[in-house]
Amino acid sequence: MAFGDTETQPQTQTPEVVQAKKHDQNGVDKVSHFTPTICVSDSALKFTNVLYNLTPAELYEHALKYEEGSFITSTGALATRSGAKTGRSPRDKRVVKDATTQDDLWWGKGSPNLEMDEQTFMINRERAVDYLNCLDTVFVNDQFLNWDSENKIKVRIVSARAYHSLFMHNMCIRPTKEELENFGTPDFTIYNAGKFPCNRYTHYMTSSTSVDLHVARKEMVILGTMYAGEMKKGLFSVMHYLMPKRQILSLHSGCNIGKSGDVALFFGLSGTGKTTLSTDHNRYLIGDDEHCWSDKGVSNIEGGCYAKCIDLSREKEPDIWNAIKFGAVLENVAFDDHTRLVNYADKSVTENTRAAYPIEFIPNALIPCVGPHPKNVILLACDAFGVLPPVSKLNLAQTMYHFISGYTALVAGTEDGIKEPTATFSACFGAAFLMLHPTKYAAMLAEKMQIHGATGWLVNTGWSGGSYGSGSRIKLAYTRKIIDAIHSGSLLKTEYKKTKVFGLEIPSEVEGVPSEILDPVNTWSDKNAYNGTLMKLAGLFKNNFETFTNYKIGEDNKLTEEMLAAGPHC
Ligand SMILES: Nc1ncnc2c1ncn2[C@@H]1O[C@H](COP(=O)(O)OP(=O)(O)OP(=O)(O)O)[C@@H](O)[C@H]1O
Ligand SMILES: O=C([O-])CC(=O)C(=O)O
Ligand SMILES: [Ca+2]
Ligand SMILES: [Mn+2]
Repeated sequence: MAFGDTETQPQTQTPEVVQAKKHDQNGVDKVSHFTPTICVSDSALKFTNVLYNLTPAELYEHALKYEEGSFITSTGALATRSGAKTGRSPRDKRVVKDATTQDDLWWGKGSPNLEMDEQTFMINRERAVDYLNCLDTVFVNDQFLNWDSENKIKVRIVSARAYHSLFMHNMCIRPTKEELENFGTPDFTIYNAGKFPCNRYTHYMTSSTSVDLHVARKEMVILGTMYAGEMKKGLFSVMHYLMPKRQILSLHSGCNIGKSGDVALFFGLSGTGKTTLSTDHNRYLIGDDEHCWSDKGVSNIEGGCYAKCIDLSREKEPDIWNAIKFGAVLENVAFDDHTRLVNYADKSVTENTRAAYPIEFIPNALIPCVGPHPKNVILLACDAFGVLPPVSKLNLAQTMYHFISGYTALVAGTEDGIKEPTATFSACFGAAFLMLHPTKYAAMLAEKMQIHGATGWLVNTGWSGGSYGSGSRIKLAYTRKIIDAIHSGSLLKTEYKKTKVFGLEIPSEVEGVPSEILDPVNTWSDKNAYNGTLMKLAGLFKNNFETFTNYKIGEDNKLTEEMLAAGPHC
């Protein structure tokens, strides 16, 4: 059978579909049949076996047999390689500009949505579909997004690799047998051709990678990258379009809930601690990366977690460590040839090593992954300049200022000697996934925080005692104590003082954290260097915010004015 009717929406056809190869006692291939409704194309070159919603065990067998670089690690995870691309390719992400999207979407400066036309999309789509049709087998996953049962989205992922199928099996919500039988037509489909490139001579293409979204067709095409995060984050972009249309806010955040029912959101750019800090032994995990906030409360979009593994330690992150077992996908890690023990310190393939596992691999995950309205909204920044306080309490205007700024400063590779931290500003802590203008999401967040009385916090999970090179990263144990004090409410009761340039309210004490580190100035031996670095960072914030000064948030101008005043003064 084949995919991808280029003219029409999916038709009802009942081609023979091979669900999985089974072996009888004599080792002879037996085939089981299943017939999902999948469209047929004129571009079909031959019939392809569709491996439909295989189980992890079946996908392991496939990966180990046919996919180079696949191994079982000592704890039973499937180690895989994503090839040349070990991270997302944001400069290759395109969205079709048409009647549906031209007025609705965020285009132009700062927007992640590079435009393409319908014709080019169809060329890339045909290319992906033709490639998939040429393979002996393709994988199809039919799954769900969003634990909010009224706003569930049905997704279909067509891919070339067992690795991709297992990744999505883990990351999306897994249907029950009955749900799968009644799945019907998907709301959104991804055609992932993996390593097969786009043609650089095709209009709009600037490399051999292209990740293309067509909102009206409800389709995404991936060419020239095997990095599995493109599928996860591609669907997240789709949710950033669909959910706001239903007055639901989509969030690049982790989320957990305490025993007394208090919900916390953790916003932050990649590597700032969403997964690490939302995975908390004392609380129930709702999700680590993508959520919705509706009139009913919060819901996780996904069915799994995607944790960074670089320098992962059993002692500091036991729950994540233990989740890396049979069924988990481990990307681009190095391991011993014989013992298959993973060396998490090894960056030889990439610094962005990852584990993808179903959320129920975390023992205190809350299933279904939904909760009431958040009480705390925690903005995480990994400040490699070392001048932001480890924790500050924010008023609503400051929360909006920092949410729209979306600051972090990580240090990339450490191999080529000490490098200057580079500031990254990414609106709503996830500009790469936004479909509408950032102020739309910010206005929704402000309204929800106001209605439900949530408190905003800024937590620096980055450097203390100096910038990268002289200071060091704040101990995870201290950050956890800070987060504990936010959850328990004890941090609301302590005394605060206001910092000069950023006007941040910093507490005088936090249980379990040395008080002198709470004001970063105390931790720098060179006070001039501290002041200089602080002013430098303030300048970067101001520059970045200039593009947003002309936008209004909410109905009246009050919050906009307060927000503009809530940034650094220098
Ligand atoms: N003080 C700290 N607070 C939080 N994380 C820390 C701290 N010190 C070191 N780390 C490390 O920083 C990394 C945080 O990565 P994490 O996976 O939580 O990022 P993330 O925000 O979920 O990013 P992404 O959106 O890319 O998944 C982990 O490797 C963690 O061990
Ligand atoms: O999308 C990815 O590849 C990883 C991730 O969570 C992020 O970058 O926010
Ligand atoms: Ca994460
Ligand atoms: Mn993320």
